[in-house]
Amino acid sequence: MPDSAYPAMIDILRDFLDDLASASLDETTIGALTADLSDWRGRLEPLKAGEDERMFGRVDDVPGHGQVMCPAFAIEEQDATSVRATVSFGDYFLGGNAAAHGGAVSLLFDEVLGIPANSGPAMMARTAYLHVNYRAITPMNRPLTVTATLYAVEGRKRFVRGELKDGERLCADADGLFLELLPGQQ
Ligand SMILES: CCCCCCCCCCCCCC(=O)SCCNC(=O)CCNC(=O)[C@H](O)C(C)(C)COP(=O)(O)OP(=O)(O)OC[C@H]1O[C@@H](n2cnc3c(N)ncnc32)[C@H](O)[C@@H]1OP(=O)(O)O
Repeated sequence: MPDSAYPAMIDILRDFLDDLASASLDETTIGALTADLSDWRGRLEPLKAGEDERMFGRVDDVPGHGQVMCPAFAIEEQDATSVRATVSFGDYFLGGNAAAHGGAVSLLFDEVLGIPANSGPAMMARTAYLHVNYRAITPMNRPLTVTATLYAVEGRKRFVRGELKDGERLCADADGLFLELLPGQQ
């Protein structure tokens, strides 16, 4: 796996999506971009691979595991039951009125709460529910702090809470139930 080149490519892809989302496009640029993207579709299509051979979202030690679906977060601190990370919502994740899209905030929580829910040697746990409260606008393009803590384990159930903060201001919080998968369960 070309692990040195892939993260840089994903960084550029993130920047590209932010630039695209924040641009006012003229017809010439749209035409050129469509041609370039069509060319890349043709080059990538023959490389289609099964889940296990893909890199997107499956590269360890890279913010967001090397995908662009969720805002990239950088883990600052982590132990067996908690994690604290820094995240910034680029223009690609704009909802409206200078606030991050609520779906992107939920996606971030699913990823970050999934970390303490999946720490340890037990079977992988999958989200059964994720309740998100939007307490205040989540601002764009500035470093925010996201935390998650595993606060209870009952059999296969792992309960995790999380917060997204802009300094001391609470933007959103979340409560998730993750269920440890049974052997053979997908
Ligand atoms: C790439 C490397 C990654 C490494 C780092 C990791 C970080 C990334 C992590 C990313 C993370 C991303 C994560 C994602 O995005 S995961 C993707 C989103 N989630 C799913 O697709 C899950 C779909 N659902 C299922 O597969 C099943 O429903 C599961 C497996 C969850 C449970 O079906 P199963 O048949 O196994 O269990 P059960 O139905 O017998 O229930 C068992 C118990 O649980 C209780 N219950 C069930 N549901 C609910 C509910 N909604 N509220 C309250 N309670 C609920 C139920 O009452 C019962 O309780 P009790 O009667 O026993 O007391």
